[in-house]
Amino acid sequence: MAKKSKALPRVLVVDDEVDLAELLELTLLKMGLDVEKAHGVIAAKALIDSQHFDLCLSDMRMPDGEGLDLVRHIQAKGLDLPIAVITAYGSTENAVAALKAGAFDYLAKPVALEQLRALVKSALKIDATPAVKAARRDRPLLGDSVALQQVLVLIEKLARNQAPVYVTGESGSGKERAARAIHASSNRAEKPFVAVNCGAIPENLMESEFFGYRKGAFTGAMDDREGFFQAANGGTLFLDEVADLPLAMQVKLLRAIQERKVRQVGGVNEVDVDVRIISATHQNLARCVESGKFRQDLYYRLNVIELKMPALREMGDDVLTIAQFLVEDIAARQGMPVMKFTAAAKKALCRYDFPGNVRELENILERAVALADGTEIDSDDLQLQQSQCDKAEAVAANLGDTYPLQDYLDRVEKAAIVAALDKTGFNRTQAAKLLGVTFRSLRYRLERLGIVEG
Ligand SMILES: Nc1ncnc2c1ncn2[C@@H]1O[C@H](COP(=O)(O)OP(=O)(O)OP(=O)(O)O)[C@@H](O)[C@H]1O
Repeated sequence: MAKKSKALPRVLVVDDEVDLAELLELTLLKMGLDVEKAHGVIAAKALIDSQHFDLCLSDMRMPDGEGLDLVRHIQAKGLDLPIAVITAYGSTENAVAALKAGAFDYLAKPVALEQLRALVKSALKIDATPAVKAARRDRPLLGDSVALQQVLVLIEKLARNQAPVYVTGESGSGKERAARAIHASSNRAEKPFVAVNCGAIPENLMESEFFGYRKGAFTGAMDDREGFFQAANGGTLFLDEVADLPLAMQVKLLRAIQERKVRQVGGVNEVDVDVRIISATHQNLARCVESGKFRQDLYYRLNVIELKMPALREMGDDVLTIAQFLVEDIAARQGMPVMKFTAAAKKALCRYDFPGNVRELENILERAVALADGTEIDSDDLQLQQSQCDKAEAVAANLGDTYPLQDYLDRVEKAAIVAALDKTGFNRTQAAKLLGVTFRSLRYRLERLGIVEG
């Protein structure tokens, strides 16, 4: 793994379980630390003997030895290197043996990331130093939730191969950001990342935009021009809103992907192109295939591996973590002190649905910073639209218990009818209109619910 800045604390992760080692690595990288991995005791000893580390995290049982050997090795050499071991669930005796041998702490499997972070912070005596914060900011996607962790693990894996990736998720959930992250971690990183919004190109220009054209190919083609494929050669072509491609263009795209060749409009020869395709859409592409709007063969070509971006509302407390980073960014850009959130603002953020996901959060915070008085952002500054879920809760709260269901529904119905009657001065014809029911139906309901003119 490439070394980051020398100023960052270095952690050695020793684990033969590749998935766990990766999860630990990602968590530590997210904390802004520099990470080295060893997949066994022998390799770990060699690294410890030849390089400087500030912390070692080691699994207990590995094919070529025990984590305990490493603890003893470090003690025997008198190194100033704190080591913690990771023990199998329920094996307390192992943990005790490691602590006796000199380990400063242990973690039991399955590893709880919150616990891991606390352990690392206390071992390294760090709590978000400026270097750590800067490194965090550089991370491709912010968030500590399990959903986002899984995305980060998959991104790292996808970066190591060349397969087409199909990124799904709601609008503003970070699909393009994830695509850029795959590219940036891949061996294509030095080559271009070309993002194309397939929905924004007029149909008659599509072919020339994608494949380029030769001088004189059509009126206005004054010079030879490359298309997206040639521009992305050696790198990654990101096809955003791929469901918006017209069928005729889908055929041409499929051919270019299969043959790895393109021909410029007006050109004679085909040229080789080497691009990795990442596509995305917020639509349901499988359904587009069913309805005949999208070619099945292209769908299979693009959808080799799916990366699903979680919606912000599925990311738990991440909304607060991301919000905090965003206000810090805004403050840095505007050269002003960082604003804090009041408790009410935090609560409002956690309860809101965010149909527009992180993009919406960015907009909300830009506005809130501009509106807020003093140094705090309050819930009013956020100007959140009350969500459907909140509205139902508000009705329920005003009307007491929500069960038995029939009682609850009767109370809701009664409240709506009384409100309509109030509004119309008890004119039942107008109230029925307002409620969208017939006069007869309203009369029946008034009787059933025992509503009489008060
Ligand atoms: N986890 C995240 N951490 C930090 N920023 C994020 C995260 N997810 C999304 N963003 C930011 O939110 C904005 C929208 O992200 P992006 O453009 O990648 O979304 P998208 O899913 O491609 O949207 P669309 O479907 O509308 O094209 C960007 O400014 C991006 O940097």
